[in-house]
Amino acid sequence: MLRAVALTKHFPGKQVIANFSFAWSTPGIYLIAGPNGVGKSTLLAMLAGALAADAGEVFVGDADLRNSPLSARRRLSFCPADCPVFPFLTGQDWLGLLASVRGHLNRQALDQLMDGFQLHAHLHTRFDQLSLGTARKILLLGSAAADTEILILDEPSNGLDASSLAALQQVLREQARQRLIILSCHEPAQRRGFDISPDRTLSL
Ligand SMILES: Nc1ncnc2c1ncn2[C@@H]1O[C@H](COP(=O)(O)OP(=O)(O)OP(=O)(O)O)[C@@H](O)[C@H]1O
Repeated sequence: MLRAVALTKHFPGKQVIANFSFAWSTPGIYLIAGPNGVGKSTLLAMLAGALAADAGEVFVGDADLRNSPLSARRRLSFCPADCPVFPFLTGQDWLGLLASVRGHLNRQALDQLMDGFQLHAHLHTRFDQLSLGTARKILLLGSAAADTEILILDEPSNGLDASSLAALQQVLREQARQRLIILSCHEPAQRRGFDISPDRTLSL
């Protein structure tokens, strides 16, 4: 489904990811774990095609992210740890934009997370007027509801309250039967009430 081959990334004065290779061949939840600053976000951004590697390759199925970025990215959905959305958009605008780019969004995931995150009252508020946690929930909902075979979430539990963590946990567990889900966490997720029970943990 997804294959990283000898991925390497330097930032000025430091090597962050060195020769990382791994093949994800079955659906399930894969946790990328490790302390602050070890390179989890850097790795996930390279896997998603949001950050160029210095060397190495990422294949999404047969499509090479560098040479066939559109066909590769069509098959994956990525939610970064920050909130990179135009501040003047509302949640409704954002989900409409995603639906038009993706063709459609998964109705079941949309409904489950809209209720579980209690987002109905916030959909018509601009992103620059939302709390960070609510903005994150809208981005997570949009990413989880994209009907892609791969979902990559950077620190999805950050900033979420307990009932939202439980809702996200349930949706991800259900989706993981058919979907490859890669997520990062910098401390044991269970400690913060996000007991995602990954099928495999890769420690950086
Ligand atoms: N654009 C950048 N320019 C320079 N250095 C960077 C840049 N992005 C990340 N780094 C550095 O790369 C290293 C890895 O950062 P990264 O955000 O990938 O770590 P992380 O494991 O996700 O950390 P955290 O758990 O705190 O989110 C850090 O030392 C960070 O300072």
